[in-house]
Amino acid sequence: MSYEQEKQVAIEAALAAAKLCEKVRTERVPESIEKSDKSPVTVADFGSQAVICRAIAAAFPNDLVIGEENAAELRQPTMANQLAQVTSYVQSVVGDVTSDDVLNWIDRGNSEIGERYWTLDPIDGTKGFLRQDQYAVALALVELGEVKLGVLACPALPVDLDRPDGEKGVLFVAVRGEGATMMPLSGGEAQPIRVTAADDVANMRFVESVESGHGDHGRQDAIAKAVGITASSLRMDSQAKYGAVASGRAALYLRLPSPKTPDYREKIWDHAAGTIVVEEAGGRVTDMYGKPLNFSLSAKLVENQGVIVSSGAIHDTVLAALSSGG
Ligand SMILES: Nc1ncnc2c1ncn2[C@@H]1O[C@H](COP(=O)(O)O)[C@@H](O)[C@H]1OP(=O)(O)O
Ligand SMILES: [Mg+2]
Ligand SMILES: [Mg+2]
Ligand SMILES: [Mg+2]
Repeated sequence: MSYEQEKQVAIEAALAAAKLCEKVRTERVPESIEKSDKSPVTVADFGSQAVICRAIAAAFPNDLVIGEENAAELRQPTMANQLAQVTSYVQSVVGDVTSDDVLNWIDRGNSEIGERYWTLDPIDGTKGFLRQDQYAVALALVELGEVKLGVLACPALPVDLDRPDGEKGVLFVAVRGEGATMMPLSGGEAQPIRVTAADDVANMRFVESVESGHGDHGRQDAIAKAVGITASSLRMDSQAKYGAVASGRAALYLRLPSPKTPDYREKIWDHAAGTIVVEEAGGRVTDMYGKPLNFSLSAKLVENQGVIVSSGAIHDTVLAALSSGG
């Protein structure tokens, strides 16, 4: 199965959502709303989820969607201002809709896992988005636990990482068995991408989160050194890190459990799209014990701890360094 229709719907939805996010970011200093788990959310996160759930509902009315956000808080009378803002941003990309439509689309993203489901992070890296840094709109289709399609829109990512002041905005797309591509968000031809070659010394660097609470920077540094990476890490928010590995700009992405939250379990929407983009570019993704990420259980990757993403060639060496206590 080629997933042609799914791919077109996912790309168009992600592009519209990315446009909404950039509009929010250029028009205002986005207000950070605190969720019950103390993590931030903004009107752009809600707007992005509404736009993407709307598109999936229109094309695949029976499909399940598991998105990060829900509209419970936005339905509170105290949130009327924010709801009006979300509605107006959604209108700016999809035309005339009501606040009720918006709330219902957001809540379409609260399904349970089934045999076939979409998983959506409307803004992955909200902290990066708030800092005017990296973030991604991440959407993936999973069937029987296998990611079949992934789309990552990274509006703030330089098209050429060596020219950070050059054009920004990259779209990564992967379909199982068909490879991975990237193209500028502004349009143009989709170019096939490939992970870095084993002898590519210039790109022998690793990526990790900006947030110290989302990983273990000290141990990540030590592991990178143990496998021969001498360059210091490139710190980047969001699944843009998967894009960096998939496009050969880094050989490794390390995400080891933070000592502050050792029991944290990663969420499916934080990894599904990135995983297929890297795998289809020739790389490998496992947890820190070498187990594949199990997307068939729940919104949390309950059977996995830590995430290791690599160009493939160095993957076993990284796992060995981890198991020997590095
Ligand atoms: N303790 C944690 N360990 C790993 N990831 C976390 C932790 N807490 C939150 N996250 C998630 O990390 C993602 C961002 O990763 P990065 O720092 O690499 O950009 C967010 O989706 C965030 O979830 P949430 O969306 O709930 O804030
Ligand atoms: Mg996320
Ligand atoms: Mg998010
Ligand atoms: Mg979040």
